[in-house]
Amino acid sequence: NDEITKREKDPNQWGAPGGDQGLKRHSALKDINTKNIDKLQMVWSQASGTMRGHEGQPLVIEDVGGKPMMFLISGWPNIVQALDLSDPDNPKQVWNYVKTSDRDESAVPRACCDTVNRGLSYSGGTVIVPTLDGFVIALDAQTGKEKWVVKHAFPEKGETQTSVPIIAEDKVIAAFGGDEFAARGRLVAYNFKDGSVAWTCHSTGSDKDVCLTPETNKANPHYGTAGKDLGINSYPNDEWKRGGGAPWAWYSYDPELKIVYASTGNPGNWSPTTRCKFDTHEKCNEGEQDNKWSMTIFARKVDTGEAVWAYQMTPFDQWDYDGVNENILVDMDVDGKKRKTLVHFDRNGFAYVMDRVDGTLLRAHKFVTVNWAEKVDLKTGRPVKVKEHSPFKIGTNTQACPSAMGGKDQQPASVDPKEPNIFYVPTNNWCMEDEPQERTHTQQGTVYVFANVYMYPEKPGVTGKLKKFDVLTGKTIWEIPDPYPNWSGTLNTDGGLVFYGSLNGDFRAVDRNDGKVLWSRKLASGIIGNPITYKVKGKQYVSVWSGIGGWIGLPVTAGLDMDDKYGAIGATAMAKVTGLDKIPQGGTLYTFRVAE
Ligand SMILES: O=C(O)c1cc(C(=O)O)c2c(n1)C(=O)C(=O)c1cc(C(=O)O)[nH]c1-2
Repeated sequence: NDEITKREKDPNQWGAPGGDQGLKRHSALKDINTKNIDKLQMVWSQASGTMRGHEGQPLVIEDVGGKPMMFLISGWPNIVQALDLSDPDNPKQVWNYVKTSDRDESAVPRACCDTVNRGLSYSGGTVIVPTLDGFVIALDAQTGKEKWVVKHAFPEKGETQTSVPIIAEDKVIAAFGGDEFAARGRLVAYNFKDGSVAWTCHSTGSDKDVCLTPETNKANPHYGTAGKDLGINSYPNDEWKRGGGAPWAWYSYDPELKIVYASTGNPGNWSPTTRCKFDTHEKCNEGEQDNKWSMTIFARKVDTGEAVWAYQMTPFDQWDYDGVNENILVDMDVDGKKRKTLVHFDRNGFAYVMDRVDGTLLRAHKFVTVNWAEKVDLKTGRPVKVKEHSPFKIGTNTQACPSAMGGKDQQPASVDPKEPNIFYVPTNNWCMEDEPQERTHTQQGTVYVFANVYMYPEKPGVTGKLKKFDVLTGKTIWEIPDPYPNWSGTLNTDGGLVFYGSLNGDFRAVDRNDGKVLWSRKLASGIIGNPITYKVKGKQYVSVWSGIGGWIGLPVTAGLDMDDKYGAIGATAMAKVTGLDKIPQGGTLYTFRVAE
């Protein structure tokens, strides 16, 4: 881990998926800045070799066998490329890799939200590769040859892998998605050297399965209805076995505390009454039927997986507000006390600030329009739900904001550690009508949703915003409205800039201070990737994927019927509103620098 920590202090490299292990997506480079941004131009591009959505980001490592290298991965079938950056304006492909043996095409229709991939990890001459059909693979960074291969997720059980594993100490931490396919989520640590399993911690099940100990319960200030085996008892019957909670998005690591932070998704199917033994919204929300530990941030010891604390954002989920968004680790003063904090912009529309050492909840401000809850009670840690906006009864249509895709989905925010309470946040501004349906089966690996959801813009013409947001005060400092939801992550730099992309393909650089768009270039396809920056041979570069897709892009990538109001968990309705279906597909990585 020392090697990774050292690399993240070197702004010339982009050594981990989020830039650093705390996922700050900040760069100290300032060769590209507010003064010369108008001279930024494209210098090279590389096709990914695939069509559908391109999320995540490449890695740039300064010294791989004496050469500066970039590593990139496409969506399914997950083509990995290694580029030699020795001539940084004209990189050369050194190797490419795609796993062809034992490939499981049945993963494709089981990826709820497109066949995306969020990147690679690197340490000590090894590249860690995740595939949609559930492999975790260690490749030799110089040759692209396999060092070890493990089968990690099983599509026949509804498990598909879109997330990027991280390397923490001598472990590779990985998980998968599948909450819409009756999967049971888990986080697994593999030994970096040989891929053997070090520990497995489930999101549901007995305390032993979840790696919760009596100490965790005692230590946790917001444990809620503390009790034994809530990962079983807070579901009716054996629903916990299909209880979802898959940690399918991002993982962060604090090398000083030696704690991994990973949070979990929705509790399986979207028809709430099937997940509660009582028959009223009120009774189901008294705490006994929280569907633990879905929608939960876990702080786990890297050595054993043991939970140091756990905090559930949305007990007894009624909206599909997966709790998986990135947990950003940054230190700040809160009410006069210096804290090691964790900041989490949840799908449910609240921005949580927690003490990452002990799980104390410090703030929970709304960062988009939220009507499903009045507030989060900072003492109990529980949201105060509004019944009128909480879908419950089968066949009854209920309005709620934000929509199922959340005030923000998996696309990551960024922060400059010098201004640790100020975040650059891509948001979605949608509401929904949600009508729970009868549950007709309990088969893992088969669509397991049972709700009709129709999402619509909160305000006509504005469905996405980039926000500069203060998590301590809950104030928006500036915002840039967009006709499209923001599905790309953000990068902020000491050049005074924020980079992000729009769904119709505009790649933008914004003045961090006042939110003015200083520069914009039209790329080939919509942008859902996360910009990175690096420096080779004295020149700073910025790279980003273009390639429309993700959940928002399904009408394009999966060719869904645009007139079907309730097609593929509601995605068709939004495309119809915004005209996204006009945007062409195709994965290309673009790289820019300032012209001389
Ligand atoms: O619950 C799950 O298992 C799961 C998995 C994924 C995924 O793996 O991409 C998404 C979601 N849920 C989801 O709810 C969601 O909004 C979503 C958006 C995206 C995307 O990449 O655009 N993936 C996913």
